[in-house]
Amino acid sequence: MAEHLTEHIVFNKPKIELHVHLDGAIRVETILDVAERRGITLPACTVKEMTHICVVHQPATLTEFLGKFTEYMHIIAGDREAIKRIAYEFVEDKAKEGVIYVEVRYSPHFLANTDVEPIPWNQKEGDLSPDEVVRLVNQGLADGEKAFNIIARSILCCMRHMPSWSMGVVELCKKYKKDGVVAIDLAGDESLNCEAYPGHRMAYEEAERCGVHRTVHAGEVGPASVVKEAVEVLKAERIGHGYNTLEDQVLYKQLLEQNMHFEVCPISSKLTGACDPDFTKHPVITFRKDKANYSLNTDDPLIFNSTLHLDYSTAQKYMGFTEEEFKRLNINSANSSFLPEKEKKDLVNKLYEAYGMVENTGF
Ligand SMILES: O=c1[nH]cnc2c1ncn2[C@H]1C[C@H](O)[C@@H](CO)O1
Repeated sequence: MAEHLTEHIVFNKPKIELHVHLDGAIRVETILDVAERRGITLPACTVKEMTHICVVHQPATLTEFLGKFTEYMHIIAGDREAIKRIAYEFVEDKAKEGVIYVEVRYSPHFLANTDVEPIPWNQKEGDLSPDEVVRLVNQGLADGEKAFNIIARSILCCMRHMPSWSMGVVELCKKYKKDGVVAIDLAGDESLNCEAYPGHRMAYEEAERCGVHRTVHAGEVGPASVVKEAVEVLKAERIGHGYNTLEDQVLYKQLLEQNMHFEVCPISSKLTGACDPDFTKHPVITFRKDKANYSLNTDDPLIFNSTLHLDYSTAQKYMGFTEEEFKRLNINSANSSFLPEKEKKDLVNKLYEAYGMVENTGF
């Protein structure tokens, strides 16, 4: 996209990222490598050609955007080495962007080829279960943490169109709570299935009962009622995107009072058609003016051909964001992370120190 050419680093300080999909953040080189090793033919053989295939170039719809995953997920899914590798490389890429704490999300079922019904991406049945996928990602993230000196935690996604997977997802969240899995999410096509099915509701009830943190994609392209349901029924503690909350001012004011965290993804919101392509009209400008609690995130940097720097420079260039606001939103992000309290406090203090601020004299 054009902005890429003028991208520069506008906030070269430690950052927090809370909303990024592992399977939307894979290196194109890795897709090509793995395809070659596995003997899978791709419609492209250079990074440039493959990038062109994977990327959304013009504002599209969420449904069209989600279709991009079918271009490459069959390459990575079902392959132990590839799954560990994408997790490790993800941590390296985030460290290079100056991220010191990241929560990365994915659907374990989408990367498996057994114990999952239906088996995704037209794979043949194999022997890689969603449970083992989580262990492999955990291993890749842990190796990356050691190598690149950042903290990486994970969030497991339920998918809107697959309520039958959701109880399995929450069980994995419980099982791997001590192993870096910090929360459950509900992702997928909100424009097709906006009401949470019983399968999702039961999984979120179980999550709440067991102290598993909860975030939900809501109000990205769906109406404010999806956000309301996420908060009131699914007991979401954070909202993925949440732009359309602004359509219901009563709800919005209530969420401002509750200090609800919105995981905002500027570049994503343009290319999925969630928001007006004119960034000067973006909902995060209202969030900022109202001193709402939100983060800035990439969402799916592979498919948007973007970096976290691009989201920040876009916020600065078109939305009037300042260095002070970048600091404020990162401190809010750290405070809204799903880390245990003590670790969260340490993270917040790290930011205060890096930003040359004394705690509590801030905003
Ligand atoms: O922006 C998004 N909205 C809804 N679902 C999404 C978005 N980005 C990625 N996903 C889906 C596709 C991925 O395969 C899945 C798990 O990461 O989550």
